[in-house]
Amino acid sequence: MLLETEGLTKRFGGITAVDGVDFALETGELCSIIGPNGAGKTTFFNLLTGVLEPSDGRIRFDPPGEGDGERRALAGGGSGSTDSVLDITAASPDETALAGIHRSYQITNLFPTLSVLENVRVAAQASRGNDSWKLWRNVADFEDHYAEATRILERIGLAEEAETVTENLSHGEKRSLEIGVALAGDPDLLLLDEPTAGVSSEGVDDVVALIEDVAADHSVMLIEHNMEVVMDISDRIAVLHRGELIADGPPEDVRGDEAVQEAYLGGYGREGSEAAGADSEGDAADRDEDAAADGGRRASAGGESR
Ligand SMILES: Nc1ncnc2c1ncn2[C@@H]1O[C@H](COP(=O)(O)OP(=O)(O)OP(=O)(O)O)[C@@H](O)[C@H]1O
Repeated sequence: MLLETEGLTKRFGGITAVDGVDFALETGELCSIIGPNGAGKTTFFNLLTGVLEPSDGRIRFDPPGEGDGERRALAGGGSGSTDSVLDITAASPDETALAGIHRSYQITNLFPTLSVLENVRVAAQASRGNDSWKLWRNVADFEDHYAEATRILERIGLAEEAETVTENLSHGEKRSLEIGVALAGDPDLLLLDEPTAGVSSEGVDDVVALIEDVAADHSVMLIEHNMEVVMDISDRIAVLHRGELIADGPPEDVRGDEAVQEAYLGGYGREGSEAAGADSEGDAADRDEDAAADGGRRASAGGESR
């Protein structure tokens, strides 16, 4: 077990956005979180990364690797921890990042006027703990971060754009760079919040290929509305509906689950039926590169809207 939640709950006034979720992720899994708009997916990610504090329940994280003592200490792994397992229920975003959980955001979260390389280098520097912020310049560290950033740009297919000012990238390239920035934190668990949102159909293929590549050596949780993508690349799918986990299993089981069909898929993947609830190729092709994340993506998922 890499990550586990027990009775995880978040209430906003009268709304229970995440409602008693028991969830576990094994190391190496790629698990997609799906559900209608407002189901609680982003809130779930916000709880796992310390952006929000739960109203109830617990979150435990057990990063692999024996050499993570410093990381654990930095992450404040003392309180409530047993053995190597960290209790990150009340951890801050910095602490969850130091523990090894990194994320990309639904809305681009890059420094637009910095170069592509600088965005990744700064993230690599920031993730190495307090030493990175010493007042004297450590040339060796700088070179390490630079080399690391260069390696990551190669991996995400943006090496040729290293010196490009980030705001000049295409929308799809920005989404890939977001994943690169998250990788610079050397994560054990990567949370990706709608990485294909607003990306053109050709761009989607590149982002999906990158997710698959990254998932080969990381554990990944993915919020995604494009059902073609979800069914294709997930080891497992967890379905949230009104904050509750209504299904959790391999894609073929989830696709056939009556409650999931009712709440979200609206006929998607049923034998003899067209993709009523999911993105079809045609819809995806119609999307403009810079379409605001909303339009096409929201239309791609069945179920209710807010
Ligand atoms: N900070 C907040 N304050 C009040 N209510 C919130 C807050 N954040 C989320 N909510 C509410 O919690 C519920 C779950 O929202 P959340 O954004 O987690 O859903 P989601 O599944 O990620 O939706 P989407 O697919 O549209 O991104 C919604 O009813 C939302 O309005």
